Amino acid sequence: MAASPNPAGSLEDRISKPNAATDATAQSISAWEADAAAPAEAKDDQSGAADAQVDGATDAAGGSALHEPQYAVEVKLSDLQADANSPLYSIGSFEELGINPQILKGMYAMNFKKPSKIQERALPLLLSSPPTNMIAQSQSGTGKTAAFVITILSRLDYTKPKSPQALCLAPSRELARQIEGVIRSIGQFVDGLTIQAAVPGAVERNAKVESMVVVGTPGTVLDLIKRRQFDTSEMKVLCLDEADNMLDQQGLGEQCLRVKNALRNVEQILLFSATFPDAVMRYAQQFSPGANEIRLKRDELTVSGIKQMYMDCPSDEGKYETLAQLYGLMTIGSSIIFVKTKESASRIAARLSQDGHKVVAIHGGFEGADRDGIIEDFRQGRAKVLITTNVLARGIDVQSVSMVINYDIPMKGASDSQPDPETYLHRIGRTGRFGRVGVSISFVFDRKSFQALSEIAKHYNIDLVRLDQNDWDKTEEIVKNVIKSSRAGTNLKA
Ligand SMILES: Nc1ncnc2c1ncn2[C@@H]1O[C@H](COP(=O)(O)OP(=O)(O)OP(=O)(O)O)[C@@H](O)[C@H]1O
Repeated sequence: MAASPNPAGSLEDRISKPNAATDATAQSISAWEADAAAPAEAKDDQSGAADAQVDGATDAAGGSALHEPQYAVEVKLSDLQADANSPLYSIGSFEELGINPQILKGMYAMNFKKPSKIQERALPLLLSSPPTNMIAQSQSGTGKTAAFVITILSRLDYTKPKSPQALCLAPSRELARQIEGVIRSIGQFVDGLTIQAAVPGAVERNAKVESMVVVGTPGTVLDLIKRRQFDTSEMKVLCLDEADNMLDQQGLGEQCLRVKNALRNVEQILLFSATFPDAVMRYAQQFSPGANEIRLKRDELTVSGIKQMYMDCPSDEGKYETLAQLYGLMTIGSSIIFVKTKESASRIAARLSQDGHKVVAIHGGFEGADRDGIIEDFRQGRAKVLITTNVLARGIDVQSVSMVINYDIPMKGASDSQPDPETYLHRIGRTGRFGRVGVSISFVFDRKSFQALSEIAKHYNIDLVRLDQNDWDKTEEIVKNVIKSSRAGTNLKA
């Protein structure tokens, strides 16, 4: 790959007064490479799961390994689950958690051998009697879904197959459908289980919702309740996945509250997310009163298997050129490109296609049925590069995703004035799932984008590796080394 000149000079040159986090990021390639060169045992608490994958062959610390980071070709899940610093760590087994044998059978069929930390900590509290509310936080890709799905399946009265008894809400139709799939998989040996989705277009007008478990998006569920298609009188469990987003977002929060108020007999309210900013947490505690809480500190939130990098692009337009140059690396595994608006998602997808690259796009402007088809193509590997907006930033679990690109740095607040660290974390969390490794590359091009990314790095106390626009060979090598081990990670060995 040819070197790309950066006529405007590096971003540091163009920013007169970089802040402290900027300085840290500028130096961090060597810091990261040194980390890759160190023996796994010597690493600090933050190193966790993925660093255990660093190849022992790099024990010539400080030698050529600095320039040639190497990775083990095989990720051993059992090693990760035995590492007390890993979010996948557990001491016990699923059997010891008192899970019903039919549910256990489904989990073993999914090749779940041992619980992750959140599963081991949350399940005894979730399954105890009488039912108690729960607010649970755990890093992206660490198995929160199974924790609430096992709870839901354990609470149902199987003599009432037509009575809706558990409702799970998610912020997007894709995530709701995904959760529905996980319930079907974990519940595949549970006799009499009935499940249905309540996303736009899934329930015909005038048809009744008559399944024990309902998974949906808040607007559709509220409509169904209002139109008396959905009887909630027997509803016992309410679960909000991506709860901080659901309770915080304008519109969604109001809808969730109205759904909750319609569930007169609910016994257990479960709120799950990788992030719970303080302001939302206070509201969450009112929404789920008296809840047991499992929380993380801010510097525990990032997953060490995700190698976080950034590229200093010459201009806003120059981001496209950089993206096109990265295309070859994107298709080694699967990749997701996050952009700010629906329009730019469509525009960039069209331009990449015109330039001969195969990409698909999903955003809120597409019809539901089209969205279902595209995400399925992406899950099955028929499409390897997906361009999307924040609509898919959360929850989507596609294990082959080895690269996430933040084409636009996530921003929030009136007129996008503030960096959005939570959305950043969820976006990059689409890779590095359950002990796998992956790469995130964030594009910056001006003072605002650079400072926003620097603030996000500071927020999580992380270093970002700078990839050099002017040295594509090196960039390619660094990224390939991670992705190669990520591909091995798609065949996790227990
Ligand atoms: N105990 C387990 N053993 C092996 N794999 C597991 C286990 N629990 C969950 N998984 C797998 O890990 C992946 C990530 O799980 P899940 O989607 O529940 O993550 P999450 O914590 O909800 O992440 P996010 O915050 O991004 O939504 C899934 O592919 C799931 O099948």
